[in-house]
Amino acid sequence: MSGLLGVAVLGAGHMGADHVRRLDRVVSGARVAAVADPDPERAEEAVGGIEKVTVHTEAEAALDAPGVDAVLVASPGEAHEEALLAAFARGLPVLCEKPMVPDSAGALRVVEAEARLDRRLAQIGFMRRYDTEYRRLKSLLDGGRLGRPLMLHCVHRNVSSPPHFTSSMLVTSSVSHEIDAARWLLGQELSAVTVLRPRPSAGAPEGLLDPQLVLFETEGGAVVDVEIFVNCGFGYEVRCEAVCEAGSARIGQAHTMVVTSAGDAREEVPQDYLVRFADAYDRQVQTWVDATRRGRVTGPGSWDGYAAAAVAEAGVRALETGARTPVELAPRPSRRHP
Ligand SMILES: NC(=O)c1ccc[n+]([C@@H]2O[C@H](COP(=O)([O-])OP(=O)(O)OC[C@H]3O[C@@H](n4cnc5c(N)ncnc54)[C@H](O)[C@@H]3O)[C@@H](O)[C@H]2O)c1
Ligand SMILES: O[C@H]1[C@H](O)[C@@H](O)[C@H](O)[C@@H](O)[C@H]1O
Repeated sequence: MSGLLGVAVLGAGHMGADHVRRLDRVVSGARVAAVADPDPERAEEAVGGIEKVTVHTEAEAALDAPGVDAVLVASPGEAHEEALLAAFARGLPVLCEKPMVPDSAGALRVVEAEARLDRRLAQIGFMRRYDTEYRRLKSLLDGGRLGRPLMLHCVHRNVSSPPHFTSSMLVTSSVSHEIDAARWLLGQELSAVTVLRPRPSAGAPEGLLDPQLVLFETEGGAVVDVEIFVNCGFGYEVRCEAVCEAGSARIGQAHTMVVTSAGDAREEVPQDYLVRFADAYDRQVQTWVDATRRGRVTGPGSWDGYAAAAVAEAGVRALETGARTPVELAPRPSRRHP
């Protein structure tokens, strides 16, 4: 493709508005061609003064708008299946925010629909794969210098959760990042989940089981523990320590300047993901735009989205029952046209 990639952005909320800004001002090779949100004011606000962008209240109208070559889906998870299938029907490449589709049956329908096409079209927004620290950890583990990984200890804290957040969403929305990161870092599927429920924090909304401790077993015998705490009140913290046979490696400790003065050392703590993962979102979207312009998809795909949904679904059952819950993955459909 010689011209700019025209992107339709579906959903103009927190993430969608940030992706519109990124496509317009940060990323090269792309332009925002259309924005859709059922709330037209939100869509207009996200577009701001950007020229030649059409605004729609229906997602499909944005896909059919002039100059649209690709789609970025940033609507709520429940709307993703319809958006992905509509993009596939038009042969449009898609970058879809996580979770790809929150329930595994819907996620599998997306995998199967894509397998019936003549090429890959979907990339899923697991942006940690584009974070510098996660990439360094991945290279270290792949290089084998530390021996086989035995455990991952993960911490995932948000200052506060949005009003619609449920106890299940700690697993399906928040821990979906660790599910994908663990599969990617270890190169193994997750085979069972157990969820422990500590006493809920007084800082959490009434009835929300927050925090939770989620334990995954992998098919290769490693164990991954994730502390998820979405109303910690003090900062956005994401850490991961890999413990291997011949050493350990830790990421997520410090991202900003540390100021030492008068016998005290201080470091700023990011307050949300848009700050902590700013570079990762930029790299993710730039990589997607570059690959899409060459007619390729290189990032995490629909199978990764499905696997994350299936593992998260087992996690929700484990949360509800208190029991260790095996993960069952459907057979991976083969592509009709390789
Ligand atoms: N990668 C990350 O770190 C990250 C961070 C935050 C959110 N997300 C994901 O991004 C998505 C959006 O989250 P958010 O925080 O921006 O939510 P949000 O509620 O702020 O925004 C969602 C927007 O989508 C609109 N919308 C609803 N149905 C729609 C439809 N059918 N078509 C188009 N727009 C529709 C809503 O009106 C709203 O403006 C979710 O899937 C969420 O999990 C990812
Ligand atoms: O949708 C958001 C997003 O995925 C963030 O990266 C995560 O930290 C939050 O817990 C989740 O609610």
